[in-house]
Amino acid sequence: MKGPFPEVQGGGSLILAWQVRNKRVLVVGGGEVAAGRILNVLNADAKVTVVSPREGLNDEVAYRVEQNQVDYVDRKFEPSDLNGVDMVLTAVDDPEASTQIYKLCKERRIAANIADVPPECDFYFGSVHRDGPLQIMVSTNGNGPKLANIVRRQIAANLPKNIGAAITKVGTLRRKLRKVAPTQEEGPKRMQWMSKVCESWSLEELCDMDEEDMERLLGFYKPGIVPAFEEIRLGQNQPFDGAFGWCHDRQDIFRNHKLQLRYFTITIDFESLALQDADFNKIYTQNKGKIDFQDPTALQQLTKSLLKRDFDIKLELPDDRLCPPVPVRYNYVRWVQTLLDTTSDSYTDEYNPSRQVIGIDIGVGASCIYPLLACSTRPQWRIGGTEIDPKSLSSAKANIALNNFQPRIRLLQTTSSDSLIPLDELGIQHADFTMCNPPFFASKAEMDASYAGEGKRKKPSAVCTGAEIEMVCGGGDAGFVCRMMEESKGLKDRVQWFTSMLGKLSSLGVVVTRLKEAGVANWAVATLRAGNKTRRWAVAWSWGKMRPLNDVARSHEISSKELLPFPTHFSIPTPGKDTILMAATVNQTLSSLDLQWIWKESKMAGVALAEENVWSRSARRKRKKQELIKFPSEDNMDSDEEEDDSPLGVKITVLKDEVCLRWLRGNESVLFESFCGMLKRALDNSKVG
Ligand SMILES: C[C@@]1(CC(=O)O)c2cc3[nH]c(cc4nc(cc5[nH]c(cc(n2)[C@H]1CCC(=O)O)[C@@](C)(CC(=O)O)[C@@H]5CCC(=O)O)C(CC(=O)O)=C4CCC(=O)O)c(CCC(=O)O)c3CC(=O)O
Ligand SMILES: NC(=O)C1=CN([C@@H]2O[C@H](COP(=O)(O)OP(=O)(O)OC[C@H]3O[C@@H](n4cnc5c(N)ncnc54)[C@H](O)[C@@H]3O)[C@@H](O)[C@H]2O)C=CC1
Repeated sequence: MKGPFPEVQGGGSLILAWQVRNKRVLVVGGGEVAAGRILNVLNADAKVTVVSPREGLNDEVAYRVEQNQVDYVDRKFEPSDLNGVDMVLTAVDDPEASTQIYKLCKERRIAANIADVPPECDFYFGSVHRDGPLQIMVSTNGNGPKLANIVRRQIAANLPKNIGAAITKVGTLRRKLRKVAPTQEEGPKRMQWMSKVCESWSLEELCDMDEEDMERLLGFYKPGIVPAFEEIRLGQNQPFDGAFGWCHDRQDIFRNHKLQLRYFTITIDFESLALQDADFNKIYTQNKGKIDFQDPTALQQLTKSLLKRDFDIKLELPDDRLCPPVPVRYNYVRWVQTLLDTTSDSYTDEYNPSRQVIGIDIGVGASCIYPLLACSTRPQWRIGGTEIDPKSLSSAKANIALNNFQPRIRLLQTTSSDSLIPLDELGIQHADFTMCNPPFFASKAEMDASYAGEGKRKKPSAVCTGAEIEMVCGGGDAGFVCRMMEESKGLKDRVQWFTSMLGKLSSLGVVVTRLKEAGVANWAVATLRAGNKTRRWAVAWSWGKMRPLNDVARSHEISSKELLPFPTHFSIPTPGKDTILMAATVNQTLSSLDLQWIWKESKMAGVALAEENVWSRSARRKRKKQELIKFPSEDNMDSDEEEDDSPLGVKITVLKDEVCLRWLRGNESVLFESFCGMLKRALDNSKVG
């Protein structure tokens, strides 16, 4: 039998980290070598006795004696020196004495290192690099001590500078975790979570972690989540306080939504998955290190293993129901998450872990994959789901129970004639989003043709196990989403974002056209990668005023301008102009207008909230006139300001050579454009002084 076990190599030595704290170590000799030994064992908190005639002590050893760091006996070695000793290190220039000491140690079974006689050593020293709690030892097993020294220095030179500090922080976190989860039974979960933290956070992030970060991070242990460092650090609950997630450079502004997008960038490494997951390994090795995407069992195992490893989700599926491809599903969930993160009342454009979010999944399917992914990655999220197929519904319920999500995911059996978004039946007053994986095909014939590869150059790369009820609906995915859109008109104030996945780019065209016809001014489109070749699309629309980050609303991969919503980002180049002057101009310009303006000098950024166009010439004239006619009564002012209905909200960030405008809220692109134009003129005209 040839198992996957390591070969025995032999001829080495056992490298250990010997705990000699408070043990008694006898060092015989007081020369240069002894000095090194003494430092080694003192660094390990041992109690040290040195025996050597005083005239033989070198400066370092004499210093340790003088400082009382060691107990000292001023004479040559005597056998009684071995009483009560746990370890002996000799470094004398007297081979006879060395051998005598060695023999006595053997008799008394005391571990000994005889510096000048390797065959008489129970253990060798090695060349050691030390950085805080980190120790790296190099041994050449007596062959080349100087080379050990050279190798050690080379290793040390290549280590990250902050590795020792990072390890110290991880040590603190681990001890805290043991308090949060002290029991033996929790061992596997504890270890898995800890490993995930170390793998997903960079060394810099680990070093940066302070006590408060640790406490927040530990808050994610229970649901078994490891959020990105930024989410822990920046995602604090920031009510509207003028903070707005300030950022210092352009990169920061656009970086946020890329957090944790593992599957966007990284293709699945089957090799390492096989090493981490025994069940997957079985299938993987059976098929000689390949995945047979035409084999439903293999596909199902891949899905289960990925969910287990990356999300700690357990899944059971009937053989005759759709097996969800994890990456594209997660990408969709992730997109919805960034959509919400960048359209929250706090204007931070960041994930806020304490924000309570309620979502609805229309047609959860047998796997219940979206609610499971959403809840496992966002501890404060709750989902209501619908399903018309009883078999899928009961399987979905089983998966919810399997993952202990009963309190956070509630399902409702619906029929094809019910409304698609039954808020009342689900007991939901207001939902932050809906999501949906609609049946992709208009008819069984279309589905069969597609899976036979008709009209495409290649057959689909993976087998489809979906049942007809999951895959087909009149009008296909576009028809289904248009139905949702019609329903959404009656739910304008009760749902912030309506979203759906789409199987074909052409469907996206149909849906966006319908949205525009219906007067939707706030929508978003995304391309979802579903493996190397396959792509899916996602669409979202809102009747509300919060506008998502530009890159979240406008996929780079969609070239047709017709499909893209109006940009929420506008950049005014100010090449070579003084940044301080630009900031002052921005602040002056906005302060002079009749709008709410919050400026943070230290961040070189501000937020403007306007009730209407107050910057055009006609607007200024109108205002002058009103001021002449009457002063608004106090009552009047109140009712005006109470209304949280600003037609325009813009965040302005002054950077080097550029001023960035981020459209935060409002549904009139003309207004945003006009605002941008006004500021651009002000900046172009600004002069020193
Ligand atoms: C077997 C071992 C037993 C033990 O001491 O535990 C041993 C034995 C001997 N070393 C000798 C000589 C030298 N030792 C060094 C340096 C170190 N020696 C160390 C360990 C070991 N030395 C153990 C094996 C470790 C391994 O193989 O990896 C280091 C790694 C750790 C430490 O001592 O703390 C430390 C580097 C510390 C650092 O870099 O941090 C240098 C270089 C220098 O001083 O700059 C020289 C001169 C050049 C040369 O000979 O290579 C001689 C005399 C030979 C003679 O008389 O000719 C003997 C006896 C013999 O070989 O017979
Ligand atoms: N393992 C290693 O890494 C190396 C080992 N060596 C070997 O280690 C030995 C010591 O080397 P160094 O420290 O450079 O020599 P050294 O000459 O500087 O020191 C010898 C020390 O031993 C003491 N001493 C001698 N006889 C003693 C006895 N019977 N009882 C107590 N103390 C006694 C002396 O007072 C002196 O302090 C040498 O034999 C040398 O060959 C040398 C270099 C490296």
